[in-house]
Amino acid sequence: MAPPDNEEVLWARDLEHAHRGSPALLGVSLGVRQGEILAVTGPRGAGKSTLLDCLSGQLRPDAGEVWFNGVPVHRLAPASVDRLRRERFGWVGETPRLVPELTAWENAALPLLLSGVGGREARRTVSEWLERLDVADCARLRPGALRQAQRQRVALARALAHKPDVLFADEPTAPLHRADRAQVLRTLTTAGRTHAITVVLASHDPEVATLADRCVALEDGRATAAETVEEDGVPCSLSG
Ligand SMILES: Nc1ncnc2c1ncn2[C@@H]1O[C@H](COP(=O)(O)OP(=O)(O)OP(=O)(O)O)[C@@H](O)[C@H]1O
Repeated sequence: MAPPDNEEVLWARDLEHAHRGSPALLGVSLGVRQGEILAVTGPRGAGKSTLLDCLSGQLRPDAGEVWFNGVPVHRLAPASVDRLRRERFGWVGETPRLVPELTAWENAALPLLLSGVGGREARRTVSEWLERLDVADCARLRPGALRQAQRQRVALARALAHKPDVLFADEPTAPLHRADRAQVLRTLTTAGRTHAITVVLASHDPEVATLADRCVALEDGRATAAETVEEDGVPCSLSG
C-alpha cells in the first residue's frame, strides 16, 4: 500500500525489528513532511538508531513499510538502496567516518565527485559548505590533524554538499563538548531550513527537540509521544 499523504516525503508504518532476537522496534509509525525537522528522542536503547537505519534503508525491517517519495524503501534491492542513499540521502553519525588519507576538502567532496559533478563545481560547493560550517581553514588538512568537532563539521559538510532530500543525523553531537554541541546542532538545523532539506535527528539529548519542528519520543521500541514543538522551543516529553 502506498502512503496516504503526498506531503510526507518519508513515511513508515508498523515498523518492527529485532537484533538477534532482542526487540528494538515494536510497531513504530511516522511521517515526515518535506523540509520538516523531526527530532527522534528517547533514552539509550530506546530504538532511535534502529529507526533511522530502517528509514534510511541501511536496515531492512523485520516487518512494516518505509516509503520515500512513493518508493518502497523496504522492498528495494540492495543496489537501489545504495543509489538512493548516495543520491537522495545524507548521513551523519556519532563518529565522523572520514577517509584518513584524504584532506577535509576531498572527504567532503567525495559524494559530489562520485555522482559525476565536475571538479570546479564540486570545489565551489564544498568550499561554501566548509566556510558555512566554520572549517574552511581546515580544508587542506587530513582528519588526523583535526579536532573531533572539526571532523564532525567536515562530515556534516559531506552529508550536505550534494543537497540531499533527507539528512539523517544519529547522535551527531554525542562526542562533542557542550559549546561545540550547541553550535553543530544549530548549524545542522539552520542548513536544513535554509536549503529545504528534511532532517531526521536522533538524540537522547532533550535539547535537540527545542530546535526541531516536531518530535517523536521512543521508549523500549515504541513511540510514546509525537508533538509539535511550540515556537518558544518547548521540548517534547520523553515519557509521553
Ligand atoms: N547490532 C545489535 N546487536 C544486538 N542488539 C542491538 C544491536 N543494535 C541495537 N541493539 C539493541 O537494540 C535496542 C535498541 O538499540 P538502538 O541502538 O536502536 O537504540 P538507541 O535509542 O539508538 O540507543 P543509543 O542512544 O544507545 O544508541 C537496544 O536494546 C540495543 O541494545
